[in-house]
Amino acid sequence: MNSRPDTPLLDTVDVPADLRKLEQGQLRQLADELRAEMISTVGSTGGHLGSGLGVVELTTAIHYVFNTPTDRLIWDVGHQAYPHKILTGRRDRIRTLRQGGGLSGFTKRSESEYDPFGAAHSSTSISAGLGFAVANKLAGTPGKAIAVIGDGAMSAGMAYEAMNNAEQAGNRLVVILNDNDMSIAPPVGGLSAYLARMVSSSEYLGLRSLASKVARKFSRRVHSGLERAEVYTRGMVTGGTLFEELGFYYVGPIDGHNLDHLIPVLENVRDSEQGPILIHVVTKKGKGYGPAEESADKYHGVAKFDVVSGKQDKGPGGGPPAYQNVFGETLAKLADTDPLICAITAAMPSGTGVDKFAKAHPDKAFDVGIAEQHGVTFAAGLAAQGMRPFCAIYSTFLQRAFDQVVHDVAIQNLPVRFAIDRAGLVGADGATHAGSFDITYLATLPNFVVMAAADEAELVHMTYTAACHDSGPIAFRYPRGAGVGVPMPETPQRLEIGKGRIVRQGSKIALLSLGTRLAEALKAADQLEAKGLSTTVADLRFAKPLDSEMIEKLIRTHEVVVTVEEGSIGGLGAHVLTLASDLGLTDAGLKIRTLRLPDIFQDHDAPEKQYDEAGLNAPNIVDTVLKALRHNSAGVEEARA
Ligand SMILES: Cc1ncc(C[n+]2csc(CCOP(=O)(O)OP(=O)(O)O)c2C)c(N)n1
Ligand SMILES: CC(=O)[C@@H](O)[C@H](O)COP(=O)(O)O
Ligand SMILES: [Mg+2]
Repeated sequence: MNSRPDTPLLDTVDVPADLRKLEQGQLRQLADELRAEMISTVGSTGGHLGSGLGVVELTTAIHYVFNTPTDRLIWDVGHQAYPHKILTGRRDRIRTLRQGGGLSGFTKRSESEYDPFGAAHSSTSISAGLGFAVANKLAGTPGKAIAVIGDGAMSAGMAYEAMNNAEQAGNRLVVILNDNDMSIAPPVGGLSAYLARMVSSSEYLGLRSLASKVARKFSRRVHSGLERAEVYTRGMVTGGTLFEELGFYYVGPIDGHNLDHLIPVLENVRDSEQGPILIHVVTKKGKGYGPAEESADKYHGVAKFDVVSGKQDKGPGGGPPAYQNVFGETLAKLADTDPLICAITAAMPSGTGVDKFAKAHPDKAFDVGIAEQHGVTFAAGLAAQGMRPFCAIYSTFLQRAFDQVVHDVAIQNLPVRFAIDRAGLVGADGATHAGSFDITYLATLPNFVVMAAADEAELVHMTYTAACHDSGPIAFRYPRGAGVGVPMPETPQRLEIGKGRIVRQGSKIALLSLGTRLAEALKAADQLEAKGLSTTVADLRFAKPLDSEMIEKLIRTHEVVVTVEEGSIGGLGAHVLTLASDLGLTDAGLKIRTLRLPDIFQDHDAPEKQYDEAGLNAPNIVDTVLKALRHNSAGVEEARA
């Protein structure tokens, strides 16, 4: 159990207005206490640590200088916003982070007026900030927009689309590029190299020259604090940065942990009559917590941990393998004998298991950065040129590349393989990260094959099946976390496209499962059997093409049919219903029910609780069957005996 740190100064700050009453000289102590509070909090809750630690000073300085919430502070992704939450009236609930009913791990409009824009997917902050800035400008109301975006998030096209369009905001828009030279993994690509060059080639300016440069830049007298600050601002001298070419006034790079640098620069930017301005701030991910600073991932996302040792509570270990690793290792093995296989990740090498593949086949693994759209079209190009690309992207992040999936892959019928991780509900990351929609948005596309793995052995077979499938696009989905502990196959099996399997044969009730709820369907079958209701359980494996032969037979030979899937309305259930009606099977009082995710955005909670809330569990499957049986042929529920 971690002890709580002493935080006498932080205890006097509930909201930013309290912070602004402090002397600037007190802010160092405040930031230290804020950091200690954050470490102790995440030690007891788990969550995103490294990014927040890196912006403790920046958060303090922004709230000190700007008039939040009138000035709109928008955190990109929002995973670094824990210090912000502590300073904006949420400290009393901070230890509920990411737990059911507790604070979100990201910014959320419904949570606080200090969160003007919700996030969790990256690279939206500049566009949203521009929206706030322009709206205020048009209305003549006070308030700037401050978008804080990381170097990783800055790799996504959306950030450039927004910057390209930002001139209209004038001095209402401030972008702070928080450059810690890290994404979740080390950042990749030309932009990252460019930023690194800017930082490494920068130098301290003399105080006098800094002051005059800033004065010239913003056409006004600089604040006296700046005259005292030693800020390295090569960009101010030379101009010509990428950001300046896009229409921004560039300020930086600035040491993002030095409050004496940050505050005067922010004050000048706040009071500038020119804009939009981009401040390039250099920080360290994990700053101020040894175990985080020293770890390769800077403690980006952690389990609960012991603050003294930094040791995370990752459970006993030795259980079934994580799906992502099953995928990565299987693909690596397949690529040993197939030189055409390659893998693409969009900044999630370890999350998707592509790191395992990359270890074995470094020249065939591509981390494109946070750039899902590019990643998909890149894969389409590879496929068009004869490669066998596997695009390994979380379900939720693939949403961003939907048009690329349709236009670049499906319409051209290119054999891109989509390994869709984090399918279904994901727990603590909540609604923004839930993989709810992929069955729905993929199974409607002509040419696509869509599979869902019921367990880790099935994932091996589906990875292999996808590798063999050269005739068009194919996707397979699997959830976050560990498998169910089934024996792993010696040799992967090539599944027949569009064919499901009967896992348990019965005669009265048919449960048609897609994905890992199969275990709940089997439990439900046991319970139904105990009530004398003989139950068939099918693992459909394919949402598209459906095993229409098997489904028709099951419908014709069973009294009640229930579909079960870890996806939204419009997925498997809708396709089975359409098939049934196409075949005329719905004309004669068919008792068919579809269990799927509810038509709401479910908040964060433990995954099993989320599934209970969704009714995707054995008790609700049983209940659904019993209710269906009580319906008469006119669809009216018969009175209970
Ligand atoms: C569209 C999208 N793709 C991937 C992610 C997963 N993700 C969350 S944070 C992160 C790294 C962000 O790096 P950066 O912006 O530099 O922030 P840092 O963690 O370094 O503070 C990634 C890849 C995401 N949230 N959104
Ligand atoms: C902030 C973000 O988008 C990621 O850090 C995400 O939380 C990772 O999720 P997993 O833990 O499922 O990889
Ligand atoms: Mg970063």
